[in-house]
Amino acid sequence: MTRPSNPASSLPSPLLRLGTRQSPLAMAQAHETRSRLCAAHGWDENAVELVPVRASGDKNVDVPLADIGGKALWTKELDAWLGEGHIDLAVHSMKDVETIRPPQLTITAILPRADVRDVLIGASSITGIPQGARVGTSAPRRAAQMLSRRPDCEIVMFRGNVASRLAKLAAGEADVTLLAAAGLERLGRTGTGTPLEVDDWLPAPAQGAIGIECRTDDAETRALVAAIDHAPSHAAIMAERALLAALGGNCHSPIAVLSEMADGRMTLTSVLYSPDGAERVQGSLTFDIGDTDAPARLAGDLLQRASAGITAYFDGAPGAVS
Ligand SMILES: NCc1[nH]cc(CCC(=O)O)c1CC(=O)O
Repeated sequence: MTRPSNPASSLPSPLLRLGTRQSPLAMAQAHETRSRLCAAHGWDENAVELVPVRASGDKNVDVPLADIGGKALWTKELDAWLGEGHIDLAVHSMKDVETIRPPQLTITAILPRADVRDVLIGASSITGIPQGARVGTSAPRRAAQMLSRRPDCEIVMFRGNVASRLAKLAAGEADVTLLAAAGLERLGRTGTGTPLEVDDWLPAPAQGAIGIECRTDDAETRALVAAIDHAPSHAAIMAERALLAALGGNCHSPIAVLSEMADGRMTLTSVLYSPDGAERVQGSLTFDIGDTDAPARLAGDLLQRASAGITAYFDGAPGAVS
């Protein structure tokens, strides 16, 4: 086995230190990233050391994410470890990564995107959910989507990792819940629940995508990590994130979006909601891959047509609460 030397590290082995959160889902994503890196470069697995970093978002699971500091809770510690050189790369669920990143860090690779769909657990369809059922979720998007379709339902707080949410459901704390198919798949729970088709129920921005971040000035690691980038997934994730950024969306913002490719062109389809699901605005735009202004044009169109009950939750809108 030949390994390029790593002058950044005093140790000859491992070659790269991969930082990850400690949840079972994050660890599964870290293992997938390590496997892909080692396969791409012909390394054995010892070349990449997994470094679990405890995220503050994992410490307090009883209050909504938006109330305790938002998505930064998932990335703050990893950002610091990466910025300070304790790790060489950080692996993220791109859905949990804020649109504004520290300039000294660069999203270097996006792995092939997994199943983008949400899965409904506890009922076989949205219309099949019993009248007045309790829906366990803390995601503003999932709550708004459900209330938009089923205003009779009651939303109950459901944070925690995938296994603990399934345990809460099994314990009767809610009648149904929604989880990402990608997360269930990565945890070996394929077959749990009913996937909701995207023409009926759009996912969150960047759902199902694993991203790898490096220090911007670490050209050597960036080149190694770039080898496992999946260009179509990368383009899709960047378009969805660009839309979210142009909307001024954050973790309070009920937004669903999906990017799809057909005939060499990209289509972004998005729905914005008021938190109670009573108001919604939908739009879609088809554009050439190189047209990096297109997501902002769609954002402008959506915000212009959105009611005040929606725009209050998007900082890109005039009069938004922030
Ligand atoms: N917010 C938690 C989170 N972040 C990423 C995933 C799933 C995996 C993914 O979408 O990449 C999940 C769990 C869920 O929403 O069910």
